[in-house]
Amino acid sequence: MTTPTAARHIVNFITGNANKLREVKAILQPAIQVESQAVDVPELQGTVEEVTLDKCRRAADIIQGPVLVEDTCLCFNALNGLPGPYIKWFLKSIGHDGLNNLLAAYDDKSAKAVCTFAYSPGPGHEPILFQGITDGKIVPARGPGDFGWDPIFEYEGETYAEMDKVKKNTISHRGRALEKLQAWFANEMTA
Ligand SMILES: O=c1nc[nH]c2c1ncn2[C@H]1C[C@H](O)[C@@H](COP(=O)(O)OP(=O)(O)OP(=O)(O)O)O1
Ligand SMILES: [Mg+2]
Repeated sequence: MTTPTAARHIVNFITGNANKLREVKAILQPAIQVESQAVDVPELQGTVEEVTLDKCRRAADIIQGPVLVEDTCLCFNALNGLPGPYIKWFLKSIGHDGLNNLLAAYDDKSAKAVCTFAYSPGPGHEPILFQGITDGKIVPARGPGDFGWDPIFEYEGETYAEMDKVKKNTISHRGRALEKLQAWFANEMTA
């Protein structure tokens, strides 16, 4: 990854989640400078894409300028993709054990972590989406419990929580989505 010598891009990442912000900075900086405003933007119900597009339009209206937002889903394959965009409320209500119990009736414990970023140049502009997906499986919690459902999402034998943070960022849903965003911004800068 080379840092362009010309004007560097700055993004204003609107999120109420400090862990997301830490990962996004670790992945994007220094090539893309990450500023942030901690606003928990109200979220619509719907598909992942609908939720993220609406969140981005609302954030651009609130901030009155360019914004980057992100919505993270945890999709259980046995449940046709649920809890999906509603994972935050499921996690809050039933915790790691409850999420495991949701799959007790199924042999298939596989899940997808899906991260969808939306970038808007400002109010009235249609946001652009960048999505990354990592396949894994739901397991009883292992590892530090400082970030969401990290302890119950296992990828190649390790939970996200057990994994080295640099490694998580290279294989994670968020890292994969940001690879697409980086490529788009790099192209914008040379255009
Ligand atoms: O890599 C992750 N590893 C573990 N857990 C994660 C991850 N990424 C998000 N999460 C959690 C946070 C929240 O419980 C839910 C997503 O909900 P989501 O609305 O996207 O996040 P949020 O409300 O915390 O922050 P924001 O202000 O950006 O909407 O999954
Ligand atoms: Mg949220």
